[in-house]
Amino acid sequence: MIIGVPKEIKNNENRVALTPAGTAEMVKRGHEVYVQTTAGNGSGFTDDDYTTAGAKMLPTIEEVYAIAEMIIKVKEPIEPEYKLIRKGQILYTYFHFASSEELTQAMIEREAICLAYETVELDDRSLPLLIPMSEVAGRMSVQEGAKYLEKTYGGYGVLLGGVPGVTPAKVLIIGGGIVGTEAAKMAAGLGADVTIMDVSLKRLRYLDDIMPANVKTMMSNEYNIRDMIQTHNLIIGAVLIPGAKAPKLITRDMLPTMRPGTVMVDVAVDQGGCFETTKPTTHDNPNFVIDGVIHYCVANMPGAVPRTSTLALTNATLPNAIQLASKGWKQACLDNIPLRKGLNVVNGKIVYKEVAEAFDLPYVPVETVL
Ligand SMILES: NC(=O)C1=CN([C@@H]2O[C@H](COP(=O)(O)OP(=O)(O)OC[C@H]3O[C@@H](n4cnc5c(N)ncnc54)[C@H](O)[C@@H]3O)[C@@H](O)[C@H]2O)C=CC1
Ligand SMILES: CC(=O)C(=O)O
Ligand SMILES: [Mg+2]
Repeated sequence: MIIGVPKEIKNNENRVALTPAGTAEMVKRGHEVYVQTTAGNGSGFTDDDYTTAGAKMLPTIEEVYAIAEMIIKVKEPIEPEYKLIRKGQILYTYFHFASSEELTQAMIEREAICLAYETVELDDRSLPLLIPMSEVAGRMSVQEGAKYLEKTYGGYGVLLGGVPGVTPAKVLIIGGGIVGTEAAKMAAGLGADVTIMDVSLKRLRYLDDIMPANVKTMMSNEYNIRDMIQTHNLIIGAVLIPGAKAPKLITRDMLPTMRPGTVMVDVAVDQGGCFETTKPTTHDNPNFVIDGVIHYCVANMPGAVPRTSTLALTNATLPNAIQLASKGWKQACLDNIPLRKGLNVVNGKIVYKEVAEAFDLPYVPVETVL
């Protein structure tokens, strides 16, 4: 198969979807790999690294899209890329469709085969292609939160761990999955007083068992959230209902009850965000303030640490990419049920129920397109 790897064009997105090592694996199996010039630079890979591994370099994004049967990307296509996508072309990348009707409509119109990393799902309901980036974003959410708690950034002016004689800062994490767990480990390691909320009692029981003593657990419900946000300095939004729009757990009316200088990091922003006041931001301009509450809502947090993130992401995405290239998307998705769950929009039809529901659009079961 002919594989294309474009350079990411989202703001400050320095990850790349295929490494030189991945290129060599593809070429070894007889596939042709075309990489856009400098696509790997932000992650520490030169054009020479790619050509040595067997790739051919193309100078423009237009040429990469024009030649490729399968595009391997990191972030969802954005407006300038829509017109480059061809009918029947495979797009293997993050999409987060439920947060963007515009993107959903564009992919329906282009009649592409959209395989979304974030909905590939194993039998145990884990999301193997989201996990590595959730690990990065969860860990980063605490370092970003700590930074914005500094007075210079408008924060409340507390050090997460406190010091002897001064109590630590309070961190509330809503959602105890991958992002929430990694955030809790980081915040706890810095000495903060941490509470994790989730709706799954089973998950809270597990977290209670494995977390250090400065991490407590609490059932997530509106009453508890309203109570806790009044006293917590850093609030991290980390909920997910796979494929669906995130529920709004902190609403506009709750903000005046919080202390000025409280920091809210909405990691769930890529699924629409779990705070009502969330708006997607970029690494260039990551935060905004409402009622004295600092919001950080960057939808591609891992893009800021591209070396770590590219290696972590491609460790997870490469095996499926090889199957897609070697078998074609239909056979690969017939043979591999977890990968099949990644199909969201195929030949102009929405085949992932939660995406159709998010916009009240027609849904067809994935089996009908295979
Ligand atoms: N902004 C960014 O750069 C990145 C964002 N993400 C996003 O972070 C979000 C979380 O991802 P993961 O941790 O991997 O998901 P996960 O599936 O591992 O965990 C989500 C958790 O939320 C819980 N939950 C669901 N509804 C809840 C509610 N009402 N209250 C409290 N908890 C609730 C679930 O029980 C589950 O434990 C996703 O939207 C993901 O796309 C992930 C990586 C990077
Ligand atoms: C998961 C995701 O949205 C990201 O890594 O940017
Ligand atoms: Mg994202």
